[in-house]
Amino acid sequence: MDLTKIHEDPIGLLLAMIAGALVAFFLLARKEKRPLGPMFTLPILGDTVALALSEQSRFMFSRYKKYGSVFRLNLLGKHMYILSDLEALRGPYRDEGAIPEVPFPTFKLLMGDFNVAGGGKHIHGPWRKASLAALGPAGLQSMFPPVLRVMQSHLSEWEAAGRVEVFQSARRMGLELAVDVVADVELSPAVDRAWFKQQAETWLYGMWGLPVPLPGSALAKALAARKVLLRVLGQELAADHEDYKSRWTELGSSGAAMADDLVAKASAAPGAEGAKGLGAPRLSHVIRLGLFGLGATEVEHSALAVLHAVMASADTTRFALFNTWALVAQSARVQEKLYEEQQKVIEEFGPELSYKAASSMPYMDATIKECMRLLPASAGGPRKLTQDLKVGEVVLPAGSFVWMYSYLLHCLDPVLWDGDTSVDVPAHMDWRNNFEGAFRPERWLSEETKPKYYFTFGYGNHLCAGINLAYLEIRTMLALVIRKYRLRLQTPDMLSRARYFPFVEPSPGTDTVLLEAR
Ligand code: HEM
Repeated sequence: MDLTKIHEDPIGLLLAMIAGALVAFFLLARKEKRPLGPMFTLPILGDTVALALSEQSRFMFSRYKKYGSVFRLNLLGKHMYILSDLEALRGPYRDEGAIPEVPFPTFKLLMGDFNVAGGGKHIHGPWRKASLAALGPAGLQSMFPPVLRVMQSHLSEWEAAGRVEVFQSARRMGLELAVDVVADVELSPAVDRAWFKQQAETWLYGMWGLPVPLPGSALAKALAARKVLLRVLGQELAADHEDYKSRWTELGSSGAAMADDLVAKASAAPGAEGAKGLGAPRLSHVIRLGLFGLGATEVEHSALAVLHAVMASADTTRFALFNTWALVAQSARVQEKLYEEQQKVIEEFGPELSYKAASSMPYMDATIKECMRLLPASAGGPRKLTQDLKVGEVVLPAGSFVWMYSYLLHCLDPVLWDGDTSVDVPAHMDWRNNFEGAFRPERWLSEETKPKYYFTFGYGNHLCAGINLAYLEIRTMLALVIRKYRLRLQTPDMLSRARYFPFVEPSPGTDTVLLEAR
């Protein structure tokens, strides 16, 4: 076997890992006492393979049944404690005795070693305040026209083909929304925008490869793309960076003062459709604030802030778009109800889809939440304990990682789950065997039936700042399509054949959605 080419040979790599694992097993097996999970898992792969092959809800629920409300997994080479005891989780997710940290080395290699979310109140506080301003109603209103443009251009392509390869389309849409709307990247004519997006896509894709930058691997390509992107952005942003930095210095290098300044200046400027006093700060300026707060004030850091904005929004949005399509395309019933609602919206607001119209669709909102409950676009973010955490009889030591895993919590929803542990997965999460019963947007429309656990966008102090933008994007896409078409999966069991970790990925050739004109 040629070891220099092992990254091109997944079977060889797997065999090498198994060999390594067996050696490790004999060395470690006798030392290990009974942990809160299987005694032994393969290095790097750990429980990752099992999780990828099973649905995440099913897998997590089976471990919950076996080990209870705290159990350990080895994900991508890291030990993680999956916790479902909400009382115990409350502290860590409010930054008490824990900080947000992504433990996967790939993430740090691609994003840089800057933990703004875990930087403490004085850094995270102003950054979050300004982020919420950028992504609040004024920001959303000004982002709506470019969101609509992106969606309409995709719809035109789909209409011409009469079908959508929805997994690939969602990937392109997520990237375009991230670059053109969220990070709002301005490039001079000397830089080819399509080339820039291609580089950004290569960089993003590295996140999902093996965490070893072997030559030719996804990670090695991503690191090369990162270098190029930072160089180009550094040149493009040079003047803007100098202005920002001198204002930062004038304000005494204070994150709080800079956040107030960004918000005040933006709210005095004209906002969407020229409305005075409705402006919102630019998200890339806001994200930059976090890095400046950590002392990263060079032009390359301003460039990196743009990449951070892309990372926060591209793949998350992509998975949300795909998962929503996948579920809605399976339900003629939900599509009819969405269509009826669109007829009412057109009656009230006219045929053009406006921001106001897009904000007046309760059944659509319920549908999106239901999709994100049943098939979350994110499992949530882990926390690193800075002090011991007691969970029932178990004490998790400082330094451990704990994770409030959305899929599992959604299984255990006190409104929807009757406590039955004899099943493989609770009925309200079982889209495979109980689609009609599990996928019910209506449950969000009444206080009695409304789910209590909904953690796709996180929880506590770091709840997703972009949640309303994500909803707006999905709403816009669905409204445009549902008004004109019925959707049908060409491969009805696309989801059953998919891979599930780290995200839902259909088998090649199964992701076609057919558009049938109304
Ligand atoms: C459907 C799409 C999205 C999903 C599922 C999602 C999910 C999440 C989750 C789970 C967190 C919490 C992470 C943690 O607790 O460690 C988070 C945080 C965050 N998200 Fe999103 N996100 C989405 C879209 C977006 C978009 C479009 C933006 C726009 C920039 C965004 C910006 C952020 C920011 C800034 C934070 C950090 C908040 C903080 O630490 O205070 N997200 N997101």
